Amino acid sequence: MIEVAAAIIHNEEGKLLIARRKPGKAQAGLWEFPGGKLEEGEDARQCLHRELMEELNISIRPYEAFGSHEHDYGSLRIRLTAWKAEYTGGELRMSDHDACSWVDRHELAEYDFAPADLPFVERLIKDKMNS
Ligand SMILES: Nc1nc2c([nH]c(=O)n2[C@H]2C[C@H](O)[C@@H](COP(=O)(O)OP(=O)(O)OP(=O)(O)O)O2)c(=O)[nH]1
Repeated sequence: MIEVAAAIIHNEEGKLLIARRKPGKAQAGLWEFPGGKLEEGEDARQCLHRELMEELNISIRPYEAFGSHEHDYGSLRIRLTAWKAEYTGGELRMSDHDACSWVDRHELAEYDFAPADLPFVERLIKDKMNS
């Protein structure tokens, strides 16, 4: 089981940051909430600070656990843990993605997400009154 953390990041306008995995990566071409695999000794929040700086050059403040579940990709089984996070600075620069976008919650349905993200996407669309 691989432990993966993902950040549901909002900006001041309440838009959410999503990113598309670039060719060559697992789940290439699919959209995700950015994050990555936990390294030894890290918790999800520490992992998210590191990954968002490494992959997108931004700083965030994870402030609330959103949910966690297991997903079986056949050859790979992951536990995906999502945290809500606030965007706190930095200019977006992509290294592991080939597209990214700030979107309203109701627009999430228009993007093709990695299968493990779908329960989060559904909840975010339903709970659109909560930030
Ligand atoms: N980061 C992230 N990964 C996700 C999400 N949904 C999902 O199925 N995954 C999968 C894709 C990968 O199999 C795994 C995370 O790997 P990764 O490639 O993002 O992690 P990493 O940067 O630490 O790893 P690496 O490329 O350096 O090996 O979890 C998601 O929303 N965010």
